[in-house]
Amino acid sequence: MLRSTISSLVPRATSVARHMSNAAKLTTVEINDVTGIATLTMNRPPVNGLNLELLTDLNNSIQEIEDNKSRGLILTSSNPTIFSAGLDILEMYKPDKERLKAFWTTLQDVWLALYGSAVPTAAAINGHSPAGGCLLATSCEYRVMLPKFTIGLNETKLGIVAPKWFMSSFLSVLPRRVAERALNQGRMFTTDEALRNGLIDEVANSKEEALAKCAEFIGSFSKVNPLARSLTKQQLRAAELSELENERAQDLEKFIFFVNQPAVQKGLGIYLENLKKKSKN
Ligand SMILES: CCCC/C=C\CC(=O)SCCNC(=O)CCNC(=O)[C@H](O)C(C)(C)COP(=O)(O)OP(=O)(O)OC[C@H]1O[C@@H](n2cnc3c(N)ncnc32)[C@H](O)[C@@H]1OP(=O)(O)O
Repeated sequence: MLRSTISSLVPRATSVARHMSNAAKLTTVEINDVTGIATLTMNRPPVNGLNLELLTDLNNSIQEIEDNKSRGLILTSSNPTIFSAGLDILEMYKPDKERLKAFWTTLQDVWLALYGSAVPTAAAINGHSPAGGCLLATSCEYRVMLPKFTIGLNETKLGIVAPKWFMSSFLSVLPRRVAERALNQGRMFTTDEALRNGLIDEVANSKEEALAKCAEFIGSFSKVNPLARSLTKQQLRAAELSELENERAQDLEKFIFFVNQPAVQKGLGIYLENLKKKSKN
């Protein structure tokens, strides 16, 4: 009985999907008319780098999904090999002061909205997912990833430090010992390693399969009272959420101070240079 309820929630090729957002934006929201589940797709070529505009669209799309009382939210990417390359380093390298403020504030908004979302959330990780990409994935309640990609918080490799709330998301998924070592090492996990360590919940062989598995996870709540479920989730996540809510201004100040340090700017410059060299080869 449960299985048939769940499978009826899995998107089918024949189901009708309503597009809630238009293609001019960097995200699209598609609601499956059969399941009521919203698929939120990031679409900022070439690598879904999280810049101010993509973060703004993500924030608005999450809000739209909450307001429309969707049954759940699946986060994914339109890029076949990259979920998200994390924060757009160009936002932090030689930054404009006002834009940098808006950028970080919007990232805080996105995390608060996604980690604290009232609806069940899942990530269909259909490509590489470093740093900010990993933050988005670990803010969701369930993760399904395609083979042969990588995921992790690699900030120390860039000479930067992941803020406390990045670590909170990571720690909500991984055992403390594994998280501590991975954060210090800036470790990127392969799909297999991520599965073995619990950083992801399942592996799927195609994006369609990943979306179906995410929908199945969301469908597993069909017999649970939605208010009781969302209040339970929010209570479990309340400490991390209020920590950032109460320290938003200090967090922003710390970020701006840190990013503007000459040594950090130098490190980001070298990292960008190396990325560009690599992409030319
Ligand atoms: C106090 C501060 C706290 C901040 C906390 C968070 C940190 C972050 O999120 S920082 C971002 C960390 N991200 C990374 O380290 C990922 C870097 N990118 C990659 O490893 C690869 O690009 C990736 C595996 C995602 C994809 O590989 P490819 O498919 O081979 O693509 P290319 O490497 O050729 O990249 C194409 C193009 O995109 C540019 N690029 C890639 N990532 C970023 C990025 N994060 N920000 C800005 N630009 C990025 C790359 O330089 C290439 O540009 P062009 O040479 O101009 O084509």
